[in-house]
Amino acid sequence: MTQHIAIGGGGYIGAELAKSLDAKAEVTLIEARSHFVHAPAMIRGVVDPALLDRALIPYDGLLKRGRVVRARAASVDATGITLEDGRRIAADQVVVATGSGNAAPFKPKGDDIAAFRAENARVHAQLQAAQTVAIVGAGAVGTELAGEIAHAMPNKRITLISGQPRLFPDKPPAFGTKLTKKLERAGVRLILGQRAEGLENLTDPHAGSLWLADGSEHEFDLIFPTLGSRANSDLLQSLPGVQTGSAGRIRVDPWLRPSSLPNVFAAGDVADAGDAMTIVATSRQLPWLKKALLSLGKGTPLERIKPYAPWGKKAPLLLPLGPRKGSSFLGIMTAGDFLTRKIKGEDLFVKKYRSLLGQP
Ligand SMILES: Cc1cc2nc3c(=O)[nH]c(=O)nc-3n(C[C@H](O)[C@H](O)[C@H](O)COP(=O)(O)OP(=O)(O)OC[C@H]3O[C@@H](n4cnc5c(N)ncnc54)[C@H](O)[C@@H]3O)c2cc1C
Repeated sequence: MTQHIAIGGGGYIGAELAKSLDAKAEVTLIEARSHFVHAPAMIRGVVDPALLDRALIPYDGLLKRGRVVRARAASVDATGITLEDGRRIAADQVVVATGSGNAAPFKPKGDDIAAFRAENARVHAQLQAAQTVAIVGAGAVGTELAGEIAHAMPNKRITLISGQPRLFPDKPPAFGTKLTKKLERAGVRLILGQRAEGLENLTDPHAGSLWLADGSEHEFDLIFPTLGSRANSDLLQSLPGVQTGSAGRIRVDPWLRPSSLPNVFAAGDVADAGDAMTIVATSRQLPWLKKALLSLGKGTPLERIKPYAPWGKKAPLLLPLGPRKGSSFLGIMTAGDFLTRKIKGEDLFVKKYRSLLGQP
């Protein structure tokens, strides 16, 4: 009997899982957008909008046997997924991989890719016209954005502001220290250990003033809020026993199940499986999920399958500051410009994801 697997959401975990199961099961991937959004390239896309031509990737070449249904999933139960238009996708196992949203122009606000491109063009024009730029939040997105702008537009006065006393406090100190020095050398001013107040909103770049804890007021032509992702967890909220954790993520059991339904799984950013909200995390969840789903298809009870083990502190972090410089934490060591450039900075994995989606 053919095993039918329905996956809601075709981001990093959903698209790659669908492809990896395509030859072995009957897979239906439900995805609301026409194009895969390769998020890491959207940071450089702010200074180089042409990059979006390659980093927004159509879904039509992803699967050979299975199908990608362009629709919004409305609800999930033990026998499949119901779409917003009322259609029903029946399945033996369901995986919810609806991911997360972030500020414009890093991830689309809705499903319309043309609107996302228009938003990117608008922010690019604002950036070109700006002399003073603030980036509020120095996680990976904010720090990379500072590096990209400093590289491509060296005449801007860039300020990177974070409430944390140093960059990446959860990584070995050398990692943050090296990034700080590289950014300062590129002319970026870092204000660390002070929260910025006065953001008009958390989702759109805008002009305005910020107030720091020391009482000082700073005016900027353009302020980018880069304060992190928020999970798209609506699809899971009505399942029995669901618990919501931080950033709207849904807690999962050691077999990546978000509820008491034994055959409904959640993975990627929407699931709080003990990993950070990263593609790096989905790369670890993917082989586990593939194995677990195929074992279930052969009749193995899930409890006999080894539980999922998250990355923990060893999760790598590759942090380019433009196409040439950067630093990386590779689990046991840190690496500098050369490796960061070769692994990520030059191409930002665009070729990898185009190839995954069957595009030249
Ligand atoms: C600017 C930026 C840069 C980043 N760079 C890196 C990086 O370099 N390295 C790294 O490890 N991480 C990076 N991340 C984090 C990374 O993008 C996320 O961890 C990743 O996107 C999570 O993948 P996902 O598959 O869980 O969800 P997503 O990629 O968010 O995909 C979810 C998909 O589900 C679809 N969807 C949602 N709801 C529905 C529904 N109801 N019905 C149908 N479809 C639906 C969406 O349209 C979307 O395509 C970055 C994040 C941002 C914002």
